[in-house]
Amino acid sequence: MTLEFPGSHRPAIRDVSFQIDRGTCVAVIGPSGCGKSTLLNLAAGLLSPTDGRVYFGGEEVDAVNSEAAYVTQQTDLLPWLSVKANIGLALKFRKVPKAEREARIAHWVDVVGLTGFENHYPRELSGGMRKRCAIARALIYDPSIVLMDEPFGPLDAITRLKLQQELLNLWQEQKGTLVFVTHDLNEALYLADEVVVMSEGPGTVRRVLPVPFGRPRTIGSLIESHEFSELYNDLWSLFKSDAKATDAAQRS
Ligand SMILES: Nc1ncnc2c1ncn2[C@@H]1O[C@H](COP(=O)(O)OP(=O)(O)OP(=O)(O)O)[C@@H](O)[C@H]1O
Repeated sequence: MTLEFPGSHRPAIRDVSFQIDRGTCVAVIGPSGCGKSTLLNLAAGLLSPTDGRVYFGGEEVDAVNSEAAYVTQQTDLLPWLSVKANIGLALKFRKVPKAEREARIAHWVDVVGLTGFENHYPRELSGGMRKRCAIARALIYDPSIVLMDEPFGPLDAITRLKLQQELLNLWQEQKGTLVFVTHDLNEALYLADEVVVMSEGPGTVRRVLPVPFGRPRTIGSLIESHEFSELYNDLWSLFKSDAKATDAAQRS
């Protein structure tokens, strides 16, 4: 499929075609502006392709995809709602009875380590806590697919590693379908079953790289393995060649 924004002189993504199997975890990586968020917006049904189609479970996505939970870059917690109200929002919309709602919220508050902060407001949380709250809010209603745009983008290295491991554990328990965008090659390899590597904009798919590490995974032991550094180098060389091609095109 191809998508060109109105008034733009070139497509944001061009002839992109790939399939994601149910129950897999897929990372999308590529240079800034290559169309990664656009891909998530297409999967969420917030954008429509100019040419081609998006399918979800065999059905064409032609409106907001209510099966998909979307954790955007901005986190988008509602500032006037407490942590527990933010986390329970989707259950309220779905008219889940209050007692069940409360029980599920308590479970998720515990899972993402926000016990004691249930009645706090987003402005009273750290960046990492806000991300955890957004992740709980996305996962609480058992969505068929979770889309995450740079889930840990602005966080410091330690919090990031911790949350990556937490997300890995959660996903290993839930076995849902997870698609996330990242700039971080390590993050892609820690978490994903497949890495979709996009080229410089207009974005096309350069390669879909399988990640052969078994599960359950722990980040610590992955980093130390020889296979990990080999795969990291493969991924890095794809980026290096893309950067060289761009430099050459800009010079000519
Ligand atoms: N609403 C919009 N209107 C016009 N152009 C847009 C719009 N949204 C994105 N674009 C353009 O589409 C291209 C892809 O944008 P997108 O945000 O998908 O890239 P990205 O790979 O997610 O970037 P980053 O890694 O920097 O977040 C960019 O050239 C961007 O300027």
